[in-house]
Amino acid sequence: MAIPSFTRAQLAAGAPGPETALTIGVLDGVHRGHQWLLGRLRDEARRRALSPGVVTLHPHPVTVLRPEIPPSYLTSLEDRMELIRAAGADWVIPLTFTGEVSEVTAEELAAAFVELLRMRLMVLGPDAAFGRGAPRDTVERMRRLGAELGFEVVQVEPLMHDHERYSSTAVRAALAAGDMARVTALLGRPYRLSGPVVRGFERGRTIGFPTANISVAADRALPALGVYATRASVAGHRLMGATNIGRRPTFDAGHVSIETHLLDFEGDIYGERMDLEVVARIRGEVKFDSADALKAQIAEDVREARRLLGGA
Ligand SMILES: Cc1cc2nc3c(=O)[nH]c(=O)nc-3n(C[C@H](O)[C@H](O)[C@H](O)COP(=O)(O)O)c2cc1C
Ligand SMILES: Nc1ncnc2c1ncn2[C@@H]1O[C@H](COP(=O)(O)OP(=O)(O)OP(=O)(O)O)[C@@H](O)[C@H]1O
Repeated sequence: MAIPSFTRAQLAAGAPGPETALTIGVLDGVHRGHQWLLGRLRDEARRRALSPGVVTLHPHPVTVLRPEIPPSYLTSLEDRMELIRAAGADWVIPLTFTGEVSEVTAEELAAAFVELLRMRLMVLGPDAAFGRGAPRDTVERMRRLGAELGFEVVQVEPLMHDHERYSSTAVRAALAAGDMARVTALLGRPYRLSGPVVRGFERGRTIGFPTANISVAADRALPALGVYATRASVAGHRLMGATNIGRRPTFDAGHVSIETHLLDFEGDIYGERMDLEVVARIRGEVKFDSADALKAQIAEDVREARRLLGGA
């Protein structure tokens, strides 16, 4: 299968100019394992006076090859690209992954990197596998092709956490368990959710705890439903929050919303972008018998959030 013309166009448009060192992968979450790989990429590139960069696949190949699996990203593509740069890449090219692209072999892709990106070094992770069928022997195949086309291959050893490899899968499992300390340890930063502040049903105000609801892309992975201590950045403020990620079973048990009572804050922030860091889980969501019982519990949640966030 020849490389689709839109793929060639994306590579050509993103080519940095100088000779390059690169890695290819999804790198969803840009967790500490990815950060380690990208740090090595930067160091190996510098040693050879090459420009370090990443070709990152989007959407996730799994969602294209198995459409019955709903996408669940740890980072938006925009955040992923920013984090990849922060971890050591000078350039990032998002490569649109389609059924057609899935048919392109690893050799064809690498040859296109040599031709269009002037690749001289490919840095690969411990289980790197890409191209048609993601073959297990991808690294050996790249070494063979590299000898022919004139690029080196460096494979990095895995970065481990408690006898387990750092992985996007491990982050997703910790999120699903609401284990935010583990999520933070695996990512090397707190889990972030961002979006514009949108109007809810405005019941919060009537029970004495107004909430800022954010609208988050439907393909983002969410922590287990429940109540969390959070830090919010919005309209130039950095605030503590008590956030409910849930369906409000006390009232309507509707769609999942992400609503935050901001501590020590009053003001109109509708339409502003809010960034939330989900720091620690407080409890699961409960169906209360009355609005008063819910109100008393939220007051308790706010005290607990303040304590967990170190705010007294
Ligand atoms: C810290 C916090 C904890 C909450 N816990 C629950 C809960 O356990 N059960 C529930 O039904 N709703 C819970 N809620 C959601 C409230 O029901 C919600 O804020 C209220 O319905 C207002 O929503 P609205 O502004 O969309 O009308 C919680 C909200 C906050 C801020
Ligand atoms: N702990 C790690 N140490 C070093 N490199 C890693 C680590 N985890 C992933 N990589 C490398 O990062 C590249 C991108 O991998 P990928 O995005 O599939 O990450 P992953 O976290 O292993 O994902 P998943 O859990 O979904 O398999 C691959 O080359 C992979 O080998």
